[in-house]
Amino acid sequence: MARKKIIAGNWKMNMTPSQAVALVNELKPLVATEEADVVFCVPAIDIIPAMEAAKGSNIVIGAENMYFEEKGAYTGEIAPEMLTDAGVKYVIIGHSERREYFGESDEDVNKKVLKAFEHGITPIICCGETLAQREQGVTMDFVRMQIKIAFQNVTADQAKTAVIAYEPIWAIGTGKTATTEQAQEVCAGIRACIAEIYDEATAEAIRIQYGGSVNPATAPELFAQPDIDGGLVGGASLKADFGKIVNWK
Ligand SMILES: O=C[C@H](O)COP(=O)(O)O
Repeated sequence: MARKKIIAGNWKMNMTPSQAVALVNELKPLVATEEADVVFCVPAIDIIPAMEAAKGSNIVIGAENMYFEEKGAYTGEIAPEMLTDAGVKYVIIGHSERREYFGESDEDVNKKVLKAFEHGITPIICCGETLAQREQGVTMDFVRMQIKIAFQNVTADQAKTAVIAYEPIWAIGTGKTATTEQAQEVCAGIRACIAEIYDEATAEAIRIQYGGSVNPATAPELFAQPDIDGGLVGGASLKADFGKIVNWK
């Protein structure tokens, strides 16, 4: 069975609430498609206005982060129920920027993934190597470790619905897209890792995105690869380019 593509924008720390509404209104007609699920992962304060603006379109609003506790004294954090109550269906977990700047560990990522599933939110689970790791030839070892820890205690039925985003850190925001071969190779390796943890059916069902300087020129070849089921797009998701990426064919 063919997997439906999923193309998600990650706005990162950009767009005020009023800018968010304007951007959703601008992109709405450009991202209309039935070929792919289109998700805008936006800053927490933009979720509700972006969702209002997206009404009647195919855009699904997601979050960029979530905490793994239910509620309580965790100043500045966002609880899973805050997201579900607002209608959020997807949440990015373990982006390399969260890992690097906010000290998120693989164990934190696993706790967040479990919590997201508990609340019926689909996690977009990020993984990816540094330039040093690629040069040392340990890319797949490193990514496999990230995946194996992220999926601890996740059931096969849950895993089937998850999204994994492979984002080589050296390609994020640098304008340096991984080559199609590099991206396909790691995404295939991730699928093989899921097959080892679970089974072939789970590996066939799970959707794996590539992220890292995706743009309208690189998207068509990347998305044509057998193991790349879409993209997680940063910079280019903040402009009309996103419409071209979503309609890559
Ligand atoms: O989550 C998105 C990635 O970090 C990619 O960002 P970028 O497209 O700006 O390189």
